[in-house]
Amino acid sequence: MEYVILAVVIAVIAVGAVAGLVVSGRRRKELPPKSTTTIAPPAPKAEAPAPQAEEPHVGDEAAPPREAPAQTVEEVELPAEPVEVTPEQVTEAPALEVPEPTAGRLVRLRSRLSRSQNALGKGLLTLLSRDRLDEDTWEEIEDTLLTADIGVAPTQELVERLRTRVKVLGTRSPDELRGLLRDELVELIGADTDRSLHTAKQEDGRPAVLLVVGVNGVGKTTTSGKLGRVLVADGRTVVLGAADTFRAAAADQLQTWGERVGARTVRGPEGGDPASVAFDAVKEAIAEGADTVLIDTAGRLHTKTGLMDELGKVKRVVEKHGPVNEVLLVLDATTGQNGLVQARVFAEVVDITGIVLTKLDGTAKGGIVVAVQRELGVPVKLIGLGEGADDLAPFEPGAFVDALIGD
Ligand SMILES: Nc1nc2c(ncn2[C@@H]2O[C@H](COP(=O)(O)OP(=O)(O)OP(=O)(O)O)[C@@H](O)[C@H]2O)c(=O)[nH]1
Repeated sequence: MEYVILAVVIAVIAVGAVAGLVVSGRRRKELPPKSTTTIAPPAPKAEAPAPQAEEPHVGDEAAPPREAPAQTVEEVELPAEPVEVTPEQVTEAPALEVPEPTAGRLVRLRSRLSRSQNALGKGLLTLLSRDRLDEDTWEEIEDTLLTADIGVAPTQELVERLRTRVKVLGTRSPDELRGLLRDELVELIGADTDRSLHTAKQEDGRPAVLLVVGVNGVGKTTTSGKLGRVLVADGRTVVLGAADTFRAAAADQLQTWGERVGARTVRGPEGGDPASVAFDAVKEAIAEGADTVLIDTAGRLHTKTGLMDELGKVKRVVEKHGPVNEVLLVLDATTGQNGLVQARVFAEVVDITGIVLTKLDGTAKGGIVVAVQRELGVPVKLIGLGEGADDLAPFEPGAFVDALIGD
């Protein structure tokens, strides 16, 4: 009997222990998985409803452990605040810029010029103010002019005329000397030369066509963009032609310039035929009734024949629509004599009607204005005086010389 009682007690204890184990196991399963993550980024909104997770069944394995290391609060990136976009914002075009008027730009920008140039003006005036204007002094005057890249023949002419006038005048007050020097420099640059740009619609209603040519890196695309602004400032409607298909970014650059002032850019595929882009630009400008079409060309100077082929073709193809009104050669003033060599090559390929001298803000060799005009027999029509959008000015000899020697 004692054995029976003992067996019953052992059985009751065993049943109790098994029941306790089962309950605690269930409780453990109900606890959330242990993790240090306290903030989780919200799941992105899915378009289709997420499939329903299946109810766990008794005996199912617990979820496998996460492989990604747990993140702390600092590591978890909070979702960005949602930005509300109104329908007006979506359709609103960027505000157009109003370029500065072109008249008087050179006067406004003269400090850029005198900053780098007035060594020339000051140097000359100091020399001319010496008590005795002997041979050595005149030689020094000549050297100063040559250093500014005016060129040998124009320098000799200028010195000769100055010598004669100083001799005739007799007295030499600083004001008189300054006046003489100003007159002679303006005369040398060409006070009466026609520097106007032909940008108005032609008599038959077709747009004026301007080709911008020059070696890569001289500031050709920038100049085309700035010139587009000059034309818009002068009240023209403008179409830009991105015929520099050689450098991929050039067309984007030009388009950005155009968009800022509301001028459309006609472009072609990268590496495409520049002549075909130029042709399309003129065609579209005619269709739109634009006043002016401005074509930025690629000017690779690998070989003269290559350049001749490319530019010659662009010009010929464009002329199927009618005559080209301006061919503007862009030259970098900081390259000095090298610019003259380029000018010579381009002049042999196309009939240049005007020169744009860029980067005059970064050189003391402003005399290149004189040299390049002499070389080509073509006037400087515009000068670049900085990287700003309106830092391209119509060239005026009087204001230019005043900036050189101070007034
Ligand atoms: N300081 C100064 N920089 C200028 C002037 N004009 C152009 N630049 C700069 O010259 C650099 C070259 O200009 P781009 O217009 O790209 O030259 P590009 O001749 O078109 O060159 P490609 O497109 O390669 O043919 C740019 O950094 C311009 O901002 C200027 O008058 N003054």
